[in-house]
Amino acid sequence: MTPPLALDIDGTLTRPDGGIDPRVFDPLREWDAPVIIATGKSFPYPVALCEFIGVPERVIAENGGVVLVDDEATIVGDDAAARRVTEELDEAGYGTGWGDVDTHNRWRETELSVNRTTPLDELEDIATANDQIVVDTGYAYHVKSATVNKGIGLEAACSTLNIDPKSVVAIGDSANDVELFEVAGHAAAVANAADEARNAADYVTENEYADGVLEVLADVRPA
Ligand SMILES: O=C(O)COP(=O)(O)O
Ligand SMILES: [Mg+2]
Repeated sequence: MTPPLALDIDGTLTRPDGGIDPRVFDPLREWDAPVIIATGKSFPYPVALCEFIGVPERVIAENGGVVLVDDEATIVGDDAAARRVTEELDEAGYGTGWGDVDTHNRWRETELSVNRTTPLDELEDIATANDQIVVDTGYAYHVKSATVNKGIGLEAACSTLNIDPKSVVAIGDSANDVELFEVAGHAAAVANAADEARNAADYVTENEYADGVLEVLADVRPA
């Protein structure tokens, strides 16, 4: 049977220099089981990606803070903490580091994304004072509750879809994929993955970025 998929975006479905690798579009559109996009990006991004791939809106966004599956949305993240951290970053003279319009956080409903140019020790002090942790995806620092992650997001998504998380094949690249890998039955880190993701995965692909994804799809697709 074709397994359901849970797919990270940045560093996984992308090319080495960023942007979705268009070669993933057709295999995902034609995948004969649920395709769940699981990302640290804010809610609209994975929804748009589903729309543009041409698959139903099944997303774990904001590192599990928001889950949307087939018109059922679950919000478990804490936007009050994110707002406090934003204010304290402003007071410290940093802001989120994404410019005035800040498209990274503008439509975010729960956690906070901070540009990696921000000094990590100072960000961690602000996060800790607000009972939050900082997770480095290699693309951004995410200030979030320790109890919210892509793993609890996958459990929520699978419950709505009425499928066993152990039937899911997850693919990712970063520290924010560790809990996703723990909950999924089968976890693959792409070859460019950070150590945290490699260590939590069942295996590491031979190929990097979207080539790693295409490798896993070929491996798990029934003959
Ligand atoms: O938003 C990020 O920092 C990384 O996003 P990702 O979880 O899709 O890799
Ligand atoms: Mg990633």
